[in-house]
Amino acid sequence: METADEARNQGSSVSILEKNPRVVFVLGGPGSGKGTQCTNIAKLFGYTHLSAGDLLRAESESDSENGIMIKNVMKEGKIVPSEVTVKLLQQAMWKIGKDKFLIDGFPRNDENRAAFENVTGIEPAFVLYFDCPVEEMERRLLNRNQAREDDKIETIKKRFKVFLESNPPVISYYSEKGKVRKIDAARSIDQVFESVKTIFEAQD
Ligand SMILES: Nc1ncnc2c1ncn2[C@@H]1O[C@H](COP(=O)(O)OP(=O)(O)O)[C@@H](O)[C@H]1O
Ligand SMILES: Nc1ccn([C@@H]2O[C@H](COP(=O)(O)OP(=O)(O)O)[C@@H](O)[C@H]2O)c(=O)n1
Repeated sequence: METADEARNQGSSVSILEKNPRVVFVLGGPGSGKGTQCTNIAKLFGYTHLSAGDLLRAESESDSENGIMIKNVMKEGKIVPSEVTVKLLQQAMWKIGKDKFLIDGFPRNDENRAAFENVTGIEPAFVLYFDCPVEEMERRLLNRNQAREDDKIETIKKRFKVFLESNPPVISYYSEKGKVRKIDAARSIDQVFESVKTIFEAQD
């Protein structure tokens, strides 16, 4: 995987990263409402929404050499190796060429976080963290109706376990930097968005 310096030396494809785009990471457990809120934030505040999970699902459906590996990891509710996910995010940022990104569902663990920083050289402006009890997230996922293979109860349980183990180090890291904006995500979509708006209005 290329570092920011190697990529810079290779010229044009990296131009978006030379502009140092503004990045907001959007975190929270499976079903906490990240995707739902990102759609609204993107519309109101002019961000481009990049979902790490959507990029991985698209890659798993392609003929890519990593397709089968990604499918198997997702089916187990585990985390895909960072080099794969960071490359997909970086490529998407280059291709889209905008300067404000919401990165949804990433970094999922400390390895994700360090890899993104090393490869892109980008620090997030802040981290939005949707805090929601597991029972509520489970109810939402079981009703999501997107025919996702990982929204079955066995995989949902595995995803919660991975989330509860892997997310705290990421939150601690950014808390120490004063970058975490925690939101009570157990409320209605509109109530959560009111809190989200207050944060973006103060930060933008
Ligand atoms: N605040 C909320 N209250 C009730 N249901 C919600 C809320 N936010 C999202 N949902 C629903 O819960 C499910 C999971 O939301 P989603 O945005 O896909 O979560 P995530 O991206 O964090 O996995 C979806 O069916 C969505 O419509
Ligand atoms: N940074 C990421 C994000 C998602 N994923 C994988 O993609 C799955 C779905 O993630 P998602 O963000 O689309 O959905 P939720 O689990 O948040 O509902 C995760 O359970 C992981 O298997 C990953 O490996 N690494």
